[in-house]
Amino acid sequence: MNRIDERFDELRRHGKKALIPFITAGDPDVKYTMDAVRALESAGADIIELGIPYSDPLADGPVIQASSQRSLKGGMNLDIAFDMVQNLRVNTSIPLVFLIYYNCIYQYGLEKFIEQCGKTGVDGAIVPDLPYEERQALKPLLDDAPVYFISMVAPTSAQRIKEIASSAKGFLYCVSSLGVTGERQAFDSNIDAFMEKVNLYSVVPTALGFGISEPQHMRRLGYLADGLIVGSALVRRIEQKASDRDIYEFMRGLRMALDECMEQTMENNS
Ligand SMILES: O=P(O)(O)OC[C@@H](O)[C@@H](O)c1c[nH]c2ccccc12
Repeated sequence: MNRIDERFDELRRHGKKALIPFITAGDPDVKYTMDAVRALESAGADIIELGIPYSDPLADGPVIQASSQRSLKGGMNLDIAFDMVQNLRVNTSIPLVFLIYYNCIYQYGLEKFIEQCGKTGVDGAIVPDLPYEERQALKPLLDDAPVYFISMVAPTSAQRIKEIASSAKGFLYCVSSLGVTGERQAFDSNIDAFMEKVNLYSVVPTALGFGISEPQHMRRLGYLADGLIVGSALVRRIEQKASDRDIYEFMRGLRMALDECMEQTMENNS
């Protein structure tokens, strides 16, 4: 069984939601990332997204773009990222998901990429520039892979939501709002209706991302999905040279807000 499925099963049994932080692998270096993964895990993260830096990251806002640049400058590449995962796997079984642009996979070779994910312990891959339609051509390879290729839906996906959601694996990445990644103050009120639709059709747990950055957002959005994703808010702290302790504290604050919001929902329902 994939570690992602195991984790969501466990969360469901405990009535909890997944907290999914994103960091760029190798920003500013591999050692920092490895320490950050441990800090995030001990603060209560459930799944960790590791960004593979790319020179032309079209879906990324300025904060994550800058972090990609720092990581590339440090010499990060896919081989080093796989080595890093192999080293992390010596003492953690937290689900790890790569956020990777298709061009990087293409250059590396899709079959080799899948094989290395299986060997080193990468449980999922989010490929923001691989549209659902194009994935169909790769289906035979992706379907048998030990690594889940995570599907994404956005409020614009309208008629496609049903199709995408009903064939997803691991979890379904729900994009809260259009545009690029980055911290936000407020969320569109349509988000409730969007998530209602997604939850209706999804055969796997849903995770909501884009703009989520504060404890208050955990409370506002926690009940809409099975998990929440936080990227730029964390990456900005890393840019400001956050210590392990800072990373731990920030994640802990989000964890507590998310758990509180679930306890309240459960009390209201009982
Ligand atoms: O940074 P935000 O707004 O918190 O959004 C999450 C996001 O960073 C992460 O999942 C991500 C990083 N790069 C991406 C590219 C496309 C989709 C998603 C991502």
